[in-house]
Amino acid sequence: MTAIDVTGARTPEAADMITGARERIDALDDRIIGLIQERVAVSAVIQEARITSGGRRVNLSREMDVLGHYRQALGKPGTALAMTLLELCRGKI
Ligand SMILES: O=C(O)C(=O)C[C@]1(C(=O)O)C=C[C@@H](O)C=C1
Repeated sequence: MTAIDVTGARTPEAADMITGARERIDALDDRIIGLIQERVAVSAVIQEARITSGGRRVNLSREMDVLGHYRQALGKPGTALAMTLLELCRGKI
């Protein structure tokens, strides 16, 4: 397949531009995934400390703050993103 086929562009110039931008997106996605893995690890430390102290894994009032933070920054889809992040960090509830 040519670059034009793979990108869906109709000119070589547009295909080159899209190929370069996709490389940047792939690099950004790698960084985002790394940050998510870091968030999962930090969240696990918090949950472990709370459970060891006799508390519960989940803290709903804090989760409301996290959801509000993402919604404020990203709008309604931000809430869905935050819910997915919370599920990654503490499992399904
Ligand atoms: O901040 C906490 O108390 C956490 O446990 C972290 C975290 C999170 O990943 O943001 C995870 C589980 C809790 O229900 C609330 C928030």
